[in-house]
Amino acid sequence: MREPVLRVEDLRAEFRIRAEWYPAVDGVSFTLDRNETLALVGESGCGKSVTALSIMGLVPHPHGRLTAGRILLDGTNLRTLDEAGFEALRGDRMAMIFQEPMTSLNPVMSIGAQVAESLRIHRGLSRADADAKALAVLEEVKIPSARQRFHDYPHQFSGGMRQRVMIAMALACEPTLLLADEPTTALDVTIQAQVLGLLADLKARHGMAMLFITHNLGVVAQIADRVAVMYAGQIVEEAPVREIFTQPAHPYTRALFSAIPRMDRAEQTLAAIPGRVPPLNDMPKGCRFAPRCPLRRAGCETPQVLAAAGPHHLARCHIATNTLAKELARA
Ligand SMILES: Nc1ncnc2c1ncn2[C@@H]1O[C@H](COP(=O)(O)OP(=O)(O)OP(=O)(O)O)[C@@H](O)[C@H]1O
Repeated sequence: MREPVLRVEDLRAEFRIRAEWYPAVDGVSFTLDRNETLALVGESGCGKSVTALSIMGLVPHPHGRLTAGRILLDGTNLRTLDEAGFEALRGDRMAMIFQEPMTSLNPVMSIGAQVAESLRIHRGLSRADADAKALAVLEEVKIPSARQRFHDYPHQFSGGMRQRVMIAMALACEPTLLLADEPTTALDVTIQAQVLGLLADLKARHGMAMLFITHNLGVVAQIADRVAVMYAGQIVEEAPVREIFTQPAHPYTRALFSAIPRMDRAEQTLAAIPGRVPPLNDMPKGCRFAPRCPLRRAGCETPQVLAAAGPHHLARCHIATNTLAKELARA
């Protein structure tokens, strides 16, 4: 069998709160194949962004650190890299896009020069060749009149167009892995749909693997092949996208996905669940969702493991994965 593009095994990322270290990502494992999109969903503070930042080597020092696990990108264990090693990979074999494009764009550099810069650094292209390729990439992400606008600055573009420029920068060197952290959240629904369509198209054309963090169920439905649901630093469920919508196994997923369907799917966000995500320094000893779980019962006071809830389906809940699954389905 072919090795996946990305294999994350038992990842643990911690932050220091006063003198103590606490895990924000605690034993996270998943794989991503070529031309596959895994959506990472969950409430705010569950560890989605820290998972992506860990892969990119961007967990902030000195109060953040990785303490366990392996992150294999095309077989290279990223945990063995120093900062120079990460700098060589970022923007080349892996790239990340964010909700706010200005976090990636330089306000005092023309958009053409920014896209070309990455090609000169990572591909060693001459200025002329880099400019030509940069223009082709800006056209590929459908910047209208890209040639005329090549020397324009980011502030001269709309939010949606800036997002496209950021995508162009991320994709210039044709990375095998794209990490996307809520890249369409700030856009209006029509522009969001266009950017998602563009990302899906580019992914298929370049065979990229994509990790897509979102709060939006419409976005999940539109872009994901598989979905991993995070809660309190752990993956609590993972399944093909269809099964997450039709047969969610974990009570947390069931609660999150219980928003009433609306005509305008792009507006659907995760449902609000009573109670709060536990803070890093006060995690429940057993199932981390138990204090908020309507189905809590004997057995929930012990730590839960990810177990099969179907052929390609994992859930971290003894109720969902044992003989009571049928009862859960009826609840
Ligand atoms: N730089 C940091 N210093 C200390 N704690 C942090 C830092 N970054 C994240 N955390 C903590 O790590 C946990 C996971 O945060 P993370 O940003 O990954 O959540 P998230 O699921 O991406 O949330 P959101 O959807 O709001 O982006 C949270 O408890 C958060 O407070």
